[in-house]
Amino acid sequence: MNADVLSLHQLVKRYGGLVATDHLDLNIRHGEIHAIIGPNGAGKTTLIQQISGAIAPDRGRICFHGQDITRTTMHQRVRLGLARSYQITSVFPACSVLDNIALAVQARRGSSMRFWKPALADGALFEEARAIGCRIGLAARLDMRAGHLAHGEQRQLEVGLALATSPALLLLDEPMAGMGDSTGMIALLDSLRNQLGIVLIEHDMHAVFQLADRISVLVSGRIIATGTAEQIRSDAQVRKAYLGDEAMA
Ligand SMILES: Nc1ncnc2c1ncn2[C@@H]1O[C@H](COP(=O)(O)OP(=O)(O)OP(=O)(O)O)[C@@H](O)[C@H]1O
Repeated sequence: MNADVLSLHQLVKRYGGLVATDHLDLNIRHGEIHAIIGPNGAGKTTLIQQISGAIAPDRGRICFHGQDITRTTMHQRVRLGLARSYQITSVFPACSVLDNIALAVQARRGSSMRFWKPALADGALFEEARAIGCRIGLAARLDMRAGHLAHGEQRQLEVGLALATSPALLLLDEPMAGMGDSTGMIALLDSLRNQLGIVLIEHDMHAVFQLADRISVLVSGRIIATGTAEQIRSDAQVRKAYLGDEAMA
């Protein structure tokens, strides 16, 4: 069996004269946490948008479980098991944590056009939603309105909504952004290791070095190095191009 859940082949994305993704090759293995780091404007968000299907590459191929998905829609990718958790808060603030997760589970089951009452009557739906709530560390908050959660807990809920789609690969764009204390999110992502692949874009180097099985360094749309935290820390080219000696200490 192919060990890669996702593989990118010679991906190119241009914005006018600017090459935001420059003939990029990348493989993500089953169950690994793979961080993509790089300076502002390196092309991290552009890359994750191409993987999720939000924007189309100009050239190259995206394969998921060996299947070419380059021209499939976002919706089809979610159905295949590719989930994205958004930087922008996407929860219904007036609904409880449990209801938010239950709606996401219901959407996965292909019954998103059914409305509240049938959903509320579905015990299995809520059982699964409850299990996800516990998995994301919000067992004590299930009945709380999502809008009343602390910022970090809302980010955990967003991951839970993505998990509700039963993904084989989860795309996370700065899940620690705006968090004073990222301990809860680090513990959550760590608990998902080996269960599903995670592509993590994150500026918090402490979190990246703690979590990532492998790290790819993106500079000007190109990956200049891929390796373990130790390999990246000691890579002379990476130090020169991006991290600087201080961040690597
Ligand atoms: N819609 C767009 N139109 C034109 N240029 C764009 C567009 N989106 C991104 N860019 C440019 O493409 C390059 C890569 O941007 P991108 O947002 O992917 O970088 P990033 O690594 O995610 O940056 P940051 O860490 O600041 O979020 C930048 O030079 C950016 O200005």
